[in-house]
Amino acid sequence: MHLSEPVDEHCFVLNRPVATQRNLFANQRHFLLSIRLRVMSLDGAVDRREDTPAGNGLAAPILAPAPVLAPAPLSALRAPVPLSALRAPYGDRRLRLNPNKVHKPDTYEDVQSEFDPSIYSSLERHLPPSMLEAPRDAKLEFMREILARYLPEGDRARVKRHKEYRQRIMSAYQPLHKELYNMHPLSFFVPSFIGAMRENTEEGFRKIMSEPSPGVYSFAMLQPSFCELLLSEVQNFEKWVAAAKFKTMRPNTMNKYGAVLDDFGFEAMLNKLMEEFICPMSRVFFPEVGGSTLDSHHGFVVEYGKDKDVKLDFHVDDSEVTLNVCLGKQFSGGELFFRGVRCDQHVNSETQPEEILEYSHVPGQAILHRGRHRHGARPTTSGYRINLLLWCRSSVFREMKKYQQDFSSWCGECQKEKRIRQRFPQGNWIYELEAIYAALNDFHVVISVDSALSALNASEDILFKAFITSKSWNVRKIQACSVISNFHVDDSEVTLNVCLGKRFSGGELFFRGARCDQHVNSETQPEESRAGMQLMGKLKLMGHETIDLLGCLPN
Ligand SMILES: O=C(O)CCC(=O)C(=O)O
Ligand SMILES: [Fe+2]
Repeated sequence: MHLSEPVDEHCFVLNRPVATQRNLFANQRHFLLSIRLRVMSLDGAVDRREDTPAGNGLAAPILAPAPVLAPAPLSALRAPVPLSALRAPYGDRRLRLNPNKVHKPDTYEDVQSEFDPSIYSSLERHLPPSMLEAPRDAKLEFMREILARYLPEGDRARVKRHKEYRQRIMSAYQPLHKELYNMHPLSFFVPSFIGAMRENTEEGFRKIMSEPSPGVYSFAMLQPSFCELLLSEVQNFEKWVAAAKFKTMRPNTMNKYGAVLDDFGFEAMLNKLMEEFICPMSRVFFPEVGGSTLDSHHGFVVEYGKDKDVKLDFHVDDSEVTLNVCLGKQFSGGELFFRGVRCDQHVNSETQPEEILEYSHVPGQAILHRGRHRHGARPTTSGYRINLLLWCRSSVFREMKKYQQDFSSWCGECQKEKRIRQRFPQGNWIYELEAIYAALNDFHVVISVDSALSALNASEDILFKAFITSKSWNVRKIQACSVISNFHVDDSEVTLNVCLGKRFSGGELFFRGARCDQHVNSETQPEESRAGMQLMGKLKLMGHETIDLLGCLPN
């Protein structure tokens, strides 16, 4: 392992091209969950309506403010109630938050729909009591109407197309190694991995793992014979694709070479892999990103080498937890590089030195990391490298994430911000500055938190200068004035200087006119002499395109 410079590139979000079958199912669970959450606020709203005698008598609920910011779900609730609903004989049209556990739902296996039939059976338990015993068709129509409101037309068509695409492959492709399509742990995995799984404790997992950087786990996983068989199956599939002139989908938005294993029969096996082998580990190591509620996956292989992809740019995965196992063959280069975990908002924030990791792939060896752990792959400089990727997702985590803003349990940048907030609780000058910056929206100010902290420790004075600059310059600097600041110019185009207290006397600023580098020591004209008082909370914005000479008198 060697350390290298932090990556300055833009960090991409790596996506699979379309919803997969399994993902379709997860999406549907996701709908159910979001519907549950919406029903929660709906129930709340209606409770309140009962408190208010002046109800409007319509079935459409009055909306209570959501407990958390959730604009999308609320607007979905505001969707007009379909006319047929108002006409329906069942007066109470509200889904129930808690399922009726004693009710035995109908089966919907024969129903042709973009939704999995089990969704209808599961949703039936949430129907209003007056509907539970209604004819199946009435319940079906009611549930269809509800579900349709949550699945945009475009998504529906896309999911349907993808289902058909898979069916076309599966009806024509003849697998070479049928034994790979069902889970056989003893022939797939190395004994140490099986032992750790049997033990199923954190201690047991750690015995077979190394953690070269926080949140990146590496361990021996696949038997060489399994890797070989899988490689030959993939090759067989690619041969069939070429012979049949079948146009296959890319594994994701960035890899052009490789294949989606879920599309040619591996879905059930990979799902077992996720549920029985990845989830036990992610429950222990990644609980804060849905590691214990993984419920869908995207499984594929990526291929690098001559005439294939060479490298993979800096990105985050569309997954909560990613398993990446090298299958072979022989190659040099292709190292993974990691640069810290980030939430959506901070995906392009700076890397801290301790977040840098370079990892060299070894066939059979797995890497397990959070999907939001920023990473990329260096060029494969000779030979061919093929890796198995399993992006594991949690629909519960994704839904919950919509209602949160602070991800300091896993985002490195949120953690950093939280540390600062704890350090400066109330009346925090950083907040004040942030408010001011927000007002000055022509400017972009980034405070280097560490230097601010050391400045605060180092000085009894609480006079800070924030150096601000336009967006493109991106200068990060904040300084503390010492007891006396000599006559000087700032290393900034525009300086914002806010007095934050505490009690003091003196400390006036003095100004002596703006100067370019060449004339910095030239004489001051009388009209250029200005003095400024330091008043707490007073904001001064000095200079505009020019620089004011300024200094600070002794206290
Ligand atoms: O090439 C690799 O090992 C990395 C692949 C990867 O990061 C991905 O497909 O998400
Ligand atoms: Fe990735």
